[in-house]
Amino acid sequence: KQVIQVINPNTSLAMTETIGAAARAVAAGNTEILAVCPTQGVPSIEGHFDEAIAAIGVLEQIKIGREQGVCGHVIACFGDPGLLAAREMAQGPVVGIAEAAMHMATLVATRFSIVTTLPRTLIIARHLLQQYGFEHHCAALHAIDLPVLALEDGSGLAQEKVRQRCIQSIREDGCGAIVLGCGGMADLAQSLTRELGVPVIDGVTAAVKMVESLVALGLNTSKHGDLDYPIRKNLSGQFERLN
Ligand SMILES: O=C(O)C[C@H]1NC(=O)NC1=O
Repeated sequence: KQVIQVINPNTSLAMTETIGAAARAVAAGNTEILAVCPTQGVPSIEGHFDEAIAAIGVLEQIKIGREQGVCGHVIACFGDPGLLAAREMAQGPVVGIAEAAMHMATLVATRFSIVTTLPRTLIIARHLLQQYGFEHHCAALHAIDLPVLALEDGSGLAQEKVRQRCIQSIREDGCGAIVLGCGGMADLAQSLTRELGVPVIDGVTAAVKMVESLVALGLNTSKHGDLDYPIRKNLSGQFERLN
């Protein structure tokens, strides 16, 4: 069996469960999913400050996963926090859920819209569109204006707001697909795709299949150039465990 480490960069155990279950639902028969989150950090990631904190936890988990011999890693937060730093540390492929969902969307539609949680995190998605070269593929970005952990409060309110936003986006944006902009929405994609008749794409499941593909093709993270392992230094204090 090959093991794919799926890292929820926030410390919410409920969301880690949601993410792990979605990943397991699509994993190949020979793939085992190891769903983890940092032991310390931020309970939800809703801005640049949260992303900076979460990135350290991602790197710690990458190190642990590598020591455990996982074949690849998924960063299951829509900001892809710490992605390039994680790629320096990792031997296997590292795929962020935003880039995975965006890539998949471009394969089934000429334009996609993004539906995420808080309006203030839209800028993070915009920056990723620029970084990954998908600006011209994105028709619109929307936020349901609820916090990330509203997805885990059991009320179903956030899920219904995502559904309504998707319906409106399909009607108004001229997009052919929707990208769900939060790891906590991973369990909504398949039912929304069926109900709306339009590809609604979740990055957790997309990233799991992309890591499986990369592994099957024998493609590890390139160590030629800027994603080579980090230059060895004496990391001190709280960073000692990253040595
Ligand atoms: O930016 C967001 O809304 C979603 C992002 N935050 C988080 O804690 N997990 C995520 O996927």
